[in-house]
Amino acid sequence: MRRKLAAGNWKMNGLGADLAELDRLCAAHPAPNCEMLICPPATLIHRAATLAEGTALRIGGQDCHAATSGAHTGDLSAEMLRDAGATHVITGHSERRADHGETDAIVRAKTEAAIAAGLTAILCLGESLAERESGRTLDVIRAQLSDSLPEDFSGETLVVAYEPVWAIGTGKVASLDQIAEVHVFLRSQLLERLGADGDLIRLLYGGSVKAANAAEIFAVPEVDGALVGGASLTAADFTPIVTALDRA
Ligand SMILES: O=C[C@H](O)COP(=O)(O)O
Repeated sequence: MRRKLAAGNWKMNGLGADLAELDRLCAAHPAPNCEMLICPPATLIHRAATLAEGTALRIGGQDCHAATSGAHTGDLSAEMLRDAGATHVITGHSERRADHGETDAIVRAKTEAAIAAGLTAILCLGESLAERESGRTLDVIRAQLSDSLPEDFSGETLVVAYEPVWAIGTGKVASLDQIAEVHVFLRSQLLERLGADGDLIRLLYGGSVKAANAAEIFAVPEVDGALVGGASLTAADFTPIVTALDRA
């Protein structure tokens, strides 16, 4: 049985005062059925993790370096994130692939580093609008998955998030059929690679998820939760999404 996951990605948003949102979130969900995660900017991870101690909320990073330490100015290792209190880290988000030229090989190395450090990696993939419009969605997903998956992983150490690039922060949500097609395809690819254990990997949808569409997305086959950007910034917006997942 896969435990559902409501993950929020604050991206480059959030100052110390915004940690009050996490207090509100913890108060609203003292014992959710699903796993509840917020990935704040790195500057807030330690304070967020301290605040979340003893609650159901988990704290994650938004990226990590592939190396454990060294001369990489401005970067953070997976071990550092764990030391700061993170339990998860996002790897391969399309904004990092676009803004920082992260290739599948880099994403794979980062994902391996995350798992080696004891974090659960949330590996993101998804097609661009041009790729979808030219009918290449499943080919792109197949290639991203096989090229960015680490050598060893399990349902404990890896989550896969499908985020069509054209649906991120745009208000355009993939249709339920489009979400179903890719999630069912991802599941089949994981089963092919891992045998029955492929059924243990959680699959998230991400891209303009909000309170108004969460329940219908969570009813789609193989959707085990969501990776939420904008609607995770306040407890008022994220709470109904967590509630919808608890009810799914
Ligand atoms: O990591 C989250 C995704 O990029 C989705 O962002 P969004 O919910 O603001 O579209």
